[in-house]
Amino acid sequence: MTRNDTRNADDGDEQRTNSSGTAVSEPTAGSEATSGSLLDSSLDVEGGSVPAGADTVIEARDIDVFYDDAQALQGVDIEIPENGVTALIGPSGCGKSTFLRTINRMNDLIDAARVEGELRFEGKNVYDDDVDPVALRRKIGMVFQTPNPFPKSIRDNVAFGLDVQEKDVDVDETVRTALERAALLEEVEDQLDSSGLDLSGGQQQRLCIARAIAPDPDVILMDEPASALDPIATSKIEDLIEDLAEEYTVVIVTHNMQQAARISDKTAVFLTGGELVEFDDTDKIFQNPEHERVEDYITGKFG
Ligand SMILES: Nc1ncnc2c1ncn2[C@@H]1O[C@H](COP(=O)(O)OP(=O)(O)OP(=O)(O)O)[C@@H](O)[C@H]1O
Repeated sequence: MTRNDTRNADDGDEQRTNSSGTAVSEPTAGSEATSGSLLDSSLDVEGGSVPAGADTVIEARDIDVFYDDAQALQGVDIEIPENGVTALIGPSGCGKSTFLRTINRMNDLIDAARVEGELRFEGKNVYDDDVDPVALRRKIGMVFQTPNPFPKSIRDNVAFGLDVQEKDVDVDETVRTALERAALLEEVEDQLDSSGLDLSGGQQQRLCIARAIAPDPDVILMDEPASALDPIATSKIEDLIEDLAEEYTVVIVTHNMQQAARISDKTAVFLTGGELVEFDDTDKIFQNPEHERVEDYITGKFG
């Protein structure tokens, strides 16, 4: 079964992408979402949730994505299991980031983007009219390529998503727990009031991971989270991802095939044209893929 839905905090936080597709977060006043529910509470609907298939937390059915008239993804079908790490790999421009953003409706924030098909999260199509994208993004957090802490204290960065939630949440305790889960608490516990911008790049990325996990999501999406980091910081992030995957479902886009092979349990290979060509256990993909095009990509013949 999926993780308990009742523990999610209301971050009241709408994320927007800038022109390069990098997300920034802005507070959104007055979200109607009920904590722990994907449903837009302004719509009077009954249930609407279909039970998820065993152990499948995210299921895409025939997903097409267009940017204006250009098709970026074609007929993507995938069932991502609960917990563990699922890596999305493939050559540049094949639609990995587009697919990641489809999962928590970040593509909604790109005017040119249009999504067709169904994306089920815990059995519910997240594109149904009664789903509140803000509530969805609380349950499906996201970490981006470039660490993007706010110009605020470390504490306020992590607590940012908790500002408008119910009063009985102990913010300090939640911040400490999130920092601990993000393997950062030990390094910053004496400087929680210092600016998040004063941390190193690797620490900033772990701060962003702490911010993403503070509302206690079920899924964490990561778009090349270590590509801007040096090897030591990268190694810490990889260790952290493996730890997080014991408790969360982690879906990671990476250009780095060694990284995918090291840390993921499942690997999805997207190829040019926005097709998901093969999805299987990571060992199988790297040792004995079914498709010749995947083997060519893995062995470096193209891409
Ligand atoms: N905001 C956007 N507006 C218009 N087209 C876009 C946008 N974002 C992506 N695209 C296009 O969609 C296609 C897929 O891009 P996407 O970034 O998803 O691929 P990717 O596999 O993640 O690439 P990379 O590995 O280089 O990051 C590309 O042709 C890209 O130019």
